[in-house]
Amino acid sequence: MSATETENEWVHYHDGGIPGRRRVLKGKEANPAFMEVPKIDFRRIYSDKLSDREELASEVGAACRDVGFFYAVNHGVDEKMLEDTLDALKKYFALPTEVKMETHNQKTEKFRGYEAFLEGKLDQSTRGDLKEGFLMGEDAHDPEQNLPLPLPSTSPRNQWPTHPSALFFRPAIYRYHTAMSTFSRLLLHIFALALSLPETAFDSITTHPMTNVRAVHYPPQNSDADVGIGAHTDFCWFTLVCQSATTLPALEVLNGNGMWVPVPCVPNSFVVNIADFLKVVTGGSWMSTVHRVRNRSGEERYSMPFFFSPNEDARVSVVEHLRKEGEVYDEFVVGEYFQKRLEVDRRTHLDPDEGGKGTGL
Ligand SMILES: O=C(O)CCC(=O)C(=O)O
Ligand SMILES: [Fe+2]
Repeated sequence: MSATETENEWVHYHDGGIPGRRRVLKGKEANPAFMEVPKIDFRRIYSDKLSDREELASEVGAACRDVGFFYAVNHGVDEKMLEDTLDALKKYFALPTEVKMETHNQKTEKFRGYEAFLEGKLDQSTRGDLKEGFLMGEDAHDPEQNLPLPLPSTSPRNQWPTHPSALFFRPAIYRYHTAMSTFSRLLLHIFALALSLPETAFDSITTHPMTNVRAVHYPPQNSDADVGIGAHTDFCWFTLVCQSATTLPALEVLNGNGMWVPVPCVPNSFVVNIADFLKVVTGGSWMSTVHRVRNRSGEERYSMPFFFSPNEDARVSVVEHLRKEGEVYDEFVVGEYFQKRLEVDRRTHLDPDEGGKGTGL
């Protein structure tokens, strides 16, 4: 058995930006629930044969319905580039605090830039998330993204370090961002097939998607009272996580019985998870699963989640054939949904009694 049972009767988390809880079910009370995250061979994503891609999609669809998480093994993204990016994270987070604080995320509307230790706090029972991070995202002002500037031009969203010792970081993050954006578009074709839609169903709403890379450093935690990132669901469409290897798994996902299932680093793989927005668009048939990070390995851990959502101005609703008869479904604008979620986070940031602070993207 690969899962560890929680000691408490209730597990607390953030779902949809709102505090939620789940009772731990044991023995006869327990329901059938996943005990590990499935590994799916992604070589078929590059196949010319539609039947190969459909076969992959049917495995992906099952994982999205039953677990909300899966490993994309043999993803085909340049391994050396991924290693180099993780090395760039190590080098960046080892810089003096003053250099990192130049881009403190509190200086921007969208929390882009550096997040210091304990500033995020998704779990109120802790002293804060034992992590530091750096967030960047879609921004037409960064020439690397090759996007037309919005008219009238809004101000830049990203902040990048300007100290000479930190200049290596921006190109390293952009190499990763570009590769992950390309992979995500292919993955969207598989998701479309998995939802019995034409492969290109989401292409027109993802011409200039909302994307974020969060580079994160989790130091080893000495106390079980600490958490690297408190239990939460993500609020984009889906997330890809590339993580450094540690002797003890640090990422954990919550199954239906309130048990934490470990998600160790598997070579040549990304961890993929469905987030709140795709759960909404699939009428709840795909799961946005609660997860957290605890780094009890005694080693430094680095990860770089890549968050993907459609175009900010796209209008979306629940996929037609997944609608229930008699229900009314609103169409909503992607950027507005995102902003609403950010506002929930901003409110909780200002009022810790509401359950947390920081962005659980
Ligand atoms: O570091 C990880 O493995 C996951 C981080 C995470 O869940 C997040 O940033 O939303
Ligand atoms: Fe997450």
